[in-house]
Amino acid sequence: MIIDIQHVNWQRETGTIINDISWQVQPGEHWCLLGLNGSGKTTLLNMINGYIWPTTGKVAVLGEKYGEVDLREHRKKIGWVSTSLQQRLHGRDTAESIVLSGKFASIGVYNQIGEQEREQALLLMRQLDAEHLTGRTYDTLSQGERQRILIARALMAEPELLILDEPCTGLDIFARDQLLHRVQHIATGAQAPTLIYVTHHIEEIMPCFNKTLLLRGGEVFAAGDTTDMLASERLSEFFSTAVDVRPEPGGRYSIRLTGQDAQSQA
Ligand SMILES: Nc1ncnc2c1ncn2[C@@H]1O[C@H](COP(=O)(O)OP(=O)(O)OP(=O)(O)O)[C@@H](O)[C@H]1O
Repeated sequence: MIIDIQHVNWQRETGTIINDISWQVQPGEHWCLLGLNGSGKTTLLNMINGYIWPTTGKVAVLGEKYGEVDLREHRKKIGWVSTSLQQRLHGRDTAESIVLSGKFASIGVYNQIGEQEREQALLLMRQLDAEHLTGRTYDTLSQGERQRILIARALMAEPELLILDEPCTGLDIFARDQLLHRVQHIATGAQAPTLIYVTHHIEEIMPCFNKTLLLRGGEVFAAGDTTDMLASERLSEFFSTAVDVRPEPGGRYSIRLTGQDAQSQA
């Protein structure tokens, strides 16, 4: 099993942040994690990466039980692309050196970078439409270009699990679409890692995400096949407001508010 979370709780002085979450991810599945602000998505990802520990319950990722595994080694098998990662990078580094640095996480020694790794980095940049960014410093890249570089960086370590945490934040509709098609390409390629895609936006759910977890108030509202999870009736209940979800050509979805909120905004 890729992820096996059993009856996990996370208690803070302010209250219960994660309440009895169980979630299993099997090989061959790609999951979308959907939830509004404050629903517990980041907290759950922090648990999957072993940065926070559940108050009760069990977490196992890629077959390793947390509490029994060396997390620093284990994390090398997990790629995590998030906005907090962006803030930790050096703006003066070139695009290709940032991609290459993804390998350090995996081998830990700078001078083991050789021609093979450089070729691998360039190949990944090509796959992410970012080859032309070679030589450019990170701080001169657009948000869409940065995201593609960060995904290439994560893939450099050949992770078994790749978590994309709201990768389309700040992208215009064209850059967003381009990135989403790259994600679809990664998910359907040979030896693809298992993907977890975190978002608030139904329109971003690509056809590769065959499973969806709906998270609300620190609890699993529902989990299962994406087609079932995105039914209008279920999502209306999830958002506590009437929505109309429609399948669009290309296996994607659109959503429209039809309830009270829509009327009050009119
Ligand atoms: N260390 C902490 N101590 C107390 N409360 C916390 C802590 N970390 C998170 N929370 C609270 O837990 C809830 C869930 O937070 P989390 O960041 O997991 O949500 P999220 O779904 O990722 O939200 P967003 O979409 O806004 O990023 C929030 O109400 C947050 O304020």
